[in-house]
Parts: sequence; C-alpha cells; structure tokens
Amino acid sequence: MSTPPLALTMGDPAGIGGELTLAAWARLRTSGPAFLALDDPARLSALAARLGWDVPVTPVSGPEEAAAVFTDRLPVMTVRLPAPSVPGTPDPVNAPAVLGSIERAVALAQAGQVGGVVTNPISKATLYRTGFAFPGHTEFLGALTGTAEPPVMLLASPMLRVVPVTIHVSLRRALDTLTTAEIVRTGLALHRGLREGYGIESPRIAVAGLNPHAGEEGAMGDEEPRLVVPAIEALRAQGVDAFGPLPPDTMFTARARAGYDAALCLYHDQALIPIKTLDMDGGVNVTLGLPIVRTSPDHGTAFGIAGQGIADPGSLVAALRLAADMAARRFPKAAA
Ligand SMILES: NC(=O)C1=CN([C@@H]2O[C@H](COP(=O)(O)OP(=O)(O)OC[C@H]3O[C@@H](n4cnc5c(N)ncnc54)[C@H](O)[C@@H]3O)[C@@H](O)[C@H]2O)C=CC1
Ligand SMILES: NCC(=O)COP(=O)(O)O
Repeated sequence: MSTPPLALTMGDPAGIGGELTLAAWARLRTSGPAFLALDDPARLSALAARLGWDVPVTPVSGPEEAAAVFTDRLPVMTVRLPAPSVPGTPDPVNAPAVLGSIERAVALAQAGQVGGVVTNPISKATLYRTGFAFPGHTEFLGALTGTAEPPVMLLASPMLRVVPVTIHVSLRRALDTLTTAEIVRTGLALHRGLREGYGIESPRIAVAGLNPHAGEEGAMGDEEPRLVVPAIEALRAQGVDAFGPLPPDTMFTARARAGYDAALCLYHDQALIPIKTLDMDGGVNVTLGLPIVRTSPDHGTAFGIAGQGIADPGSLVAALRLAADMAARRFPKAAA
C-alpha cells in the first residue's frame, strides 16, 4: 500500500492560503509528499490564472484519485464557497465553507484515507463573528476528534521547539489561570509528543520562568516557587527530564537551545516570539494529543499581502513535510 496523501484545508479564502496551496503544489509535485486540497477548485484556478502561475487544478472524488494525479495536477476535493473571495477582505458568509473544509479533512483522517491534516490559516476574529466557539484550530480539532483532554500546541522548527501552556487568552488571563496542574499536564503531553512524533527517547524539556530573571529569588514575583518549581518536581517524579525555571530572556540563545529538545513556555508570546523571530518561514504548528496528525504553517492569514503572489510558502511546505514524517512514524504500515 502506498502512503496516503495529506488533506490540506482551505483556511480563510481572503487570506494567503490559496496562493500558498498553489505554490506548495509546484514545489512538491515531483518530490512529494502528495496532498489534496479541500477547497473551491474554481477559485483556485482563477487565482492561479490571475497570478500567471501554471498550476492545473483538477477536481477529484477522493484521496486515491488525488494521489494518482498529484504529479501533473493539483487535486481538489470540492468545498464550494457561498460568496466569491476577495483577497484581504474576509467575509463571514464563507465561514461554513472554511469550517466545512476542516471537518471533511478530519473525517478523512479518522477514516485513514489521508495521512494527516494540514490546515491553512483561518481568521479567528471572522469566525468568532459567526459564533465559532473555539479559540482556534487546536481546540476545534480536539472537539471534532473527541479528545479526553485539551490538545497542546507545539511550534517546531529545526532551530527550536516551543509549547505555550496558556494559549489564546489575554496576558492578564494567562497569568490568572496558570496552574501547576496545567504546566504538568502540558509538560507530559510534550514529553509524549516528542517521543511519539519525533522519536526522541528521553526528551530534555526546559521550563521557562514567568518573571524577569525567573523571579530573582522571589524579589520579582513568586510564581516560580509557587507554581513552576512544583510542576518541574512533579514532572521529574514522573520520569520527565524537565528542568528550570530558566530566565526567559536568555533561554533562547543558540547556546541555551543546544541544551534542550523543547521549551515549555508559560504564555503564547513567550513561546511564539522566539520561534517566529528565528524561523518564521520554516516554523510549523503541530497539535499534540490528537488521534490524527495535524500540522499548519506558523503564520496567519496575512490579509495585507493576500492575492499578490508574494507570500512565502516555506512554512506550509515545512508543515506538509512534517505531517508526512509524523504520519509515517505513527502509522508505519500505511507508509510501507
Ligand atoms: N493557524 C492559524 O490558523 C493562524 C491564524 N492566524 C490568524 O491570522 C490573522 C492575522 O494574524 P497576524 O497576527 O496579523 O499574523 P500573520 O502571520 O497573518 O501576519 C503577520 C505578518 O507576517 C506577514 N506574513 C505572514 N505570513 C507570511 C508569509 N507566508 N510570507 C510573507 N509574509 C508573511 C504578514 O504580511 C504580516 O506582516 C488573525 O486572524 C489570526 O487569528 C494567526 C496565526 C495562525
Ligand atoms: N498563534 C498561533 C495560532 O493562532 C494557531 O492557532 P490554531 O488555529 O492552530 O489553534
């Protein structure tokens, strides 16, 4: 049996997702991994024509047909848009198609018809206006696949892997809701994810402090002794090679990064600023704790440059490659 293709979602059709899908196909068509887009073939064809890109788009009935045509044509399983997409101007009317694309990709992955799901960026604010009740893909995918615990967001590049313990909440709320139990739960999920997804037998996990100088022995905040140190002790008691809390301002230097496999960070920007600064075009967002493989580019919809053909497809290409690697590691029989 040959490796099944990956499913690539539409993302917000007013964002850069469409042109990234076209560019990713051009880069991967001969080398793979193969993927099928869950998108509107007419809008992708029109976009390719407008950009002057030679990307033949073809509707397909399913993953098998997609794998057969991938070298010559970009295969698309049709998800019709209710309204024409205008680059840079998101339209909530298209939200059902955006979400439908994700739902269909997940169903294909759960049925074992695709190796994993790769998502193009959605506009969270646009979806919230239509009543979307999840902070982002990560939590939506947890609900779609019925995970017992909330999934965990890992951002990964060859230079750095980071996980934020709190994700899409205000900084104030992140501080108010940070608990030892949540640090431990996230650390355990990271430990498992590094073993299963990356084959790292005994992952070294650096835990960030919250305050300047990791609290300066309590003079600049007490969260380190009160929340973080007990979490590290609990993780170590469960066999996880966790250490810290490290001063956040120096833990991302090249020297410091050489000492760990992933950094466990306490809030969104503590994790995402270093990785996007180091490797915006190579960073990949991976969801840990799902029964399926899911990756995505590390960036968003980039409405300001959408439709111009100048968006860098590097992060999406890296996301597709990583999803294929993870699928092969998780489902070796399907990849044989
Ligand atoms: N996985 C997802 O679905 C994600 C969605 N978003 C959503 O994206 C929307 C916009 O978020 P922002 O914070 O503005 O971040 P953004 O990543 O969309 O844009 C930030 C800056 O990076 C540039 N940029 C982004 N991707 C690029 C690429 N591939 N090539 C060249 N330049 C690129 C943009 O032009 C902009 O200057 C928000 O609604 C947010 O929720 C953000 C991150 C991830
Ligand atoms: N800042 C990362 C991000 O927004 C990705 O979120 P998700 O949609 O993958 O949950």
